[in-house]
Amino acid sequence: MNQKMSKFAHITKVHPCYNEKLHDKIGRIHLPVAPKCNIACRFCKRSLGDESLCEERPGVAHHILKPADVEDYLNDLLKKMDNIKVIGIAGPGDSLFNKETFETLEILQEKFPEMIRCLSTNGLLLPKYAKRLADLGVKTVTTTVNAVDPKIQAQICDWIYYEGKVLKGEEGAKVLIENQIEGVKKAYEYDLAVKINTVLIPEINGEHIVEVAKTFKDYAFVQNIIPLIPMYKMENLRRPTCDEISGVRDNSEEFMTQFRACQQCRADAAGLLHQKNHIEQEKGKNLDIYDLKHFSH
Ligand SMILES: C[S@@+](CC[C@H](N)C(=O)[O-])C[C@H]1O[C@@H](n2cnc3c(N)ncnc32)[C@H](O)[C@@H]1O
Ligand code: SF4
Ligand code: SF4
Repeated sequence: MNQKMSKFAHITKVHPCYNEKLHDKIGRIHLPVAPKCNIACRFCKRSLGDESLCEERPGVAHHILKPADVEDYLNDLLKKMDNIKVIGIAGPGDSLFNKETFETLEILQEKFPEMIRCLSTNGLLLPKYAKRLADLGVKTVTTTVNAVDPKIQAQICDWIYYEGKVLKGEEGAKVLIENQIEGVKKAYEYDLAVKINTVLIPEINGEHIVEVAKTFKDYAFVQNIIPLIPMYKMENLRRPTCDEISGVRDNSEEFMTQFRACQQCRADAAGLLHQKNHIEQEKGKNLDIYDLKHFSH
């Protein structure tokens, strides 16, 4: 086991998104407390309310949960699910751009200290908040990095909002990439286990993703290359084929361990990574009713 692996062995033993062997044994709950985002990815369409109910993808949640409701919400779910070990914040916007994320983490630290706290971010604010996350007992941070070349990143994200200014195109892309690199290094120094999410968009970053793996190989624990779900300003692009996904993962694996079991979960997902079916079977009725009940407040 190399140094990086042993540093995070305590996490990989229990986190289903850092260890594929656990994905059907240990569950996670995403708390949809963070609606706003500070960058504009061309593939990202966030949806809330009833229109989200039939969608199984990132960026959707039936309701935004208020931090004040988190404790009751979790107590209720934890009574029904005995396999949960991870509580995460995965948007539906950017976790670090919403003060509710930090309020929620404080509640988790005080009321649910035994749960692994996890969040996902585009990384723009990670240099600023890495220490605060470590102080709040967060153990795992997913950072989405789709390119490390501003020319490529500018084709994926239209603008960023940073320190009071909107920075467009390559100018914004450069700042985003610099902050992602600095933020992931800081997170590593504060003992946070980082997973790099990378959206595979065949025509844009297919050949380039291996550079992302190379750039982060000493600081991130695992990379999760996920296929583009063509939508919003990328609705006319195609989804990568299975062979393309495997090929890009195989190339990147030379530099970073690959996670291959991602379900591209909703921002309000709860249970095992495949839990939707389990709940349907257990309850004998469809999950939407379950969602409505638990996401209403
Ligand atoms: C909705 S984001 C929320 C967390 C944070 N803002 C981020 O970008 O990491 C969660 C994940 O969903 C991915 N995602 C969003 N829309 C997608 C799409 N259309 N196809 C594939 N992945 C997508 C993002 O790239 C990110 O890795
Ligand atoms: S950073 Fe995350 S939430 Fe924001 S636009 Fe990109 S994918 Fe969507
Ligand atoms: S989206 Fe992927 S990495 Fe995140 S909880 Fe679901 S399976 Fe795990």
